[in-house]
Amino acid sequence: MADMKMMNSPNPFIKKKRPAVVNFHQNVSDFISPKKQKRENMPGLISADGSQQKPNLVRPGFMQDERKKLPIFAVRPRLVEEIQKNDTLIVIGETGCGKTTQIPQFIHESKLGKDGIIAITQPRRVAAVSLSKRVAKEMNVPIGDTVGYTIRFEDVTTEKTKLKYMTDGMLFREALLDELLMKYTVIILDEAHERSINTDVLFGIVKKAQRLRAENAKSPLKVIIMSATMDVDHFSKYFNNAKVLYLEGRQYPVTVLNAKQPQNDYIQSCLSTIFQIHLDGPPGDILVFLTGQDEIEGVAHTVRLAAKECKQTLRTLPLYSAMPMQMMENVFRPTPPNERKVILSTNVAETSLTIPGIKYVIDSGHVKARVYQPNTGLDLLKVQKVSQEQSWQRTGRAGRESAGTCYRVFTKEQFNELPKFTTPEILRCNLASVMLQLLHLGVDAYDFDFMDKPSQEALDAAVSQLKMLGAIESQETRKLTSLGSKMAQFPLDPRLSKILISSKTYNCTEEILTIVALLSGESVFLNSLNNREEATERHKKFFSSEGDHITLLNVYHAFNSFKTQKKTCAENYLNYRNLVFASDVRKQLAQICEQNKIPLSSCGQNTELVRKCLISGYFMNVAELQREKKYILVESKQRVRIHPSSVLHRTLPHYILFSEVVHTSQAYIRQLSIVDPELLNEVAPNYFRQHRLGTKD
Ligand SMILES: Nc1ncnc2c1ncn2[C@@H]1O[C@H](COP(=O)(O)OP(=O)(O)OP(=O)(O)O)[C@@H](O)[C@H]1O
Repeated sequence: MADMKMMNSPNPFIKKKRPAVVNFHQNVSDFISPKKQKRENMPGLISADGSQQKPNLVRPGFMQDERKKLPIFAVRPRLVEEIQKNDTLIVIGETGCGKTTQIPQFIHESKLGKDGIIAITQPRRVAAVSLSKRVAKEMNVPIGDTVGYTIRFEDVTTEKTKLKYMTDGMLFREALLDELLMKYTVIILDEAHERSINTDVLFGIVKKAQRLRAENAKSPLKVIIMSATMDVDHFSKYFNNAKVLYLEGRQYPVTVLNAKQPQNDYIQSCLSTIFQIHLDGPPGDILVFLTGQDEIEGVAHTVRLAAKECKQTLRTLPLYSAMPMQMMENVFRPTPPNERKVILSTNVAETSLTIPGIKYVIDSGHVKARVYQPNTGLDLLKVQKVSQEQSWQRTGRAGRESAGTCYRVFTKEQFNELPKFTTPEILRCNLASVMLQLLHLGVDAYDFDFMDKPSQEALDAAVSQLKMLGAIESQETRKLTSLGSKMAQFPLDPRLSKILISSKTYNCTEEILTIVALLSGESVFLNSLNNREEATERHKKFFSSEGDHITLLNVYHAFNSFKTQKKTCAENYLNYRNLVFASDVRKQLAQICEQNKIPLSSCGQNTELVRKCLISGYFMNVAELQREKKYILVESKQRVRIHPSSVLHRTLPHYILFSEVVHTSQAYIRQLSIVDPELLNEVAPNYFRQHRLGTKD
């Protein structure tokens, strides 16, 4: 039975309830396997063995019975009472205890938020969508009716919607239109520990809205901050010493197993653990946490090859944020009887999600995180070790429908050495985008009430970037120009919105829409280690000597001409999913262009205009660049050379670096930056070796 305590907890997490941690060897034969057990009947709608009823055949009351089994249900009256009494509440409770699905329903059922909408924010789209669908099922209403969701480029809500699951980015954008967020009576900031830039900014926005609305005394706003692993004292202090509710208890236990010795290669360790479970473990699906799309595709390839040798089918499903939503939903499908699925995921599945059937979690202990380099102005994606809270969140993806096991491919000692909390994104990323949005809201980031204030250096760098893009009048006044106000309309990096707006002048909006949409996702080229040569050969027909952007255009045009898109993409080593994602994004961006009176004109074959537009989109003022002497321009990963833009070529003695070139072939334009060549060896030593690029022309 769950027990609820109210306290200003000195402990950041709910330690008392952590499962015992057992050591395991990484060698295949040397596991301490979880106790053999018969697969339990899954309480959810869909079980991993597919043997249960389909959602539309659920017997009446089934979901309500399931709800009542959740630990949180036992403390419902007390929770409702506390929500009623307190305008701000911090709720910390075990993963899977029912915070995200139940608390909004409790509020709705008790008519606490009846005069408006209850918003529940999530750091990621996939969570917002899957949670809203789950809650709609529990309430037995169609999605979009009483329960809906809003994510970037997709709004599934109606006037009837009372429970709205949304990404924090979307609530932030709504605040741009109404800083008091009047349509909401309750705002639940879920997974607050994630501390994404948007979440941190929302903390300040919501806190201010609450204060202003309290002054009116007419329409108070309730704010609930939730997580399983947050630094409660820090949060409580920021939210004016808000009361902390401490929920104990989880529905099913999770056994945590650590590697006995440090592992040299976490990918190898994950692979051997997958097959150890598959060959010897009781039924149940596996969720593996890896770092990025390339790594996942590589591991998926290896797993598929090795799985051919196994008697029982092992379905391999990748999961990463750049996948189109429909494809992400594949991971939620029940696994056919006598099969097992393994989901290879980035940290997109780390919080919030319940993936039906998951009994085993494998934590590689690594994550790819954005890290800002103040000396270069770059955000780099770096593989690094997770924090303890991330690791506990990963553990919490098991034990949601039945008892589970989490394999950590690192030792207990290594775990203890991990930082307890993740550094908030706001302290490690480029702030230009958030600063632009705040200015649009009439707020100067220098005066903003951040929970953890970014450094002066990082704020100054953002201002200087916005000035360079022409979004603000001067670095001193930081007043938005009309261009800046327009840029803030687009849910894009400011550099990309600038390019889109500039495309009107060059009559190439159709082409730029395609390029920007493709740059908003992950690479459209498939390049796994095993087929690199063949893939490169197939890709040649798309390459343009005019650069990667035109190459991308060629790919997109070809994609649209394919009769059987999925099959032809596979034949050409193109990533079908990423192309579908890009075409969705493109449609949404086209709508925003139309709303902003940017006609959808095309320059046809005149790609020179596209290139000019891209360059002008980055720099208002070439003189700005000329003042700098040591810049490097790298055109693409495929061809390392000075960008052919005549303006830049002639005026600049050196180069400019498109920073993310080191990561993906076409993502560089997202992160255009100017870099001292000497820093390049630090940023991309392998890249240099590979291309024999000197530090000077
Ligand atoms: N899509 C789903 N399919 C099956 N069961 C689900 C689903 N979503 C939720 N559940 C059930 O409801 C429980 C509570 O989920 P919920 O997301 O509310 O927990 P939570 O406390 O918010 O967890 P977390 O801190 O991990 O976000 C899960 O443990 C699981 O048993």
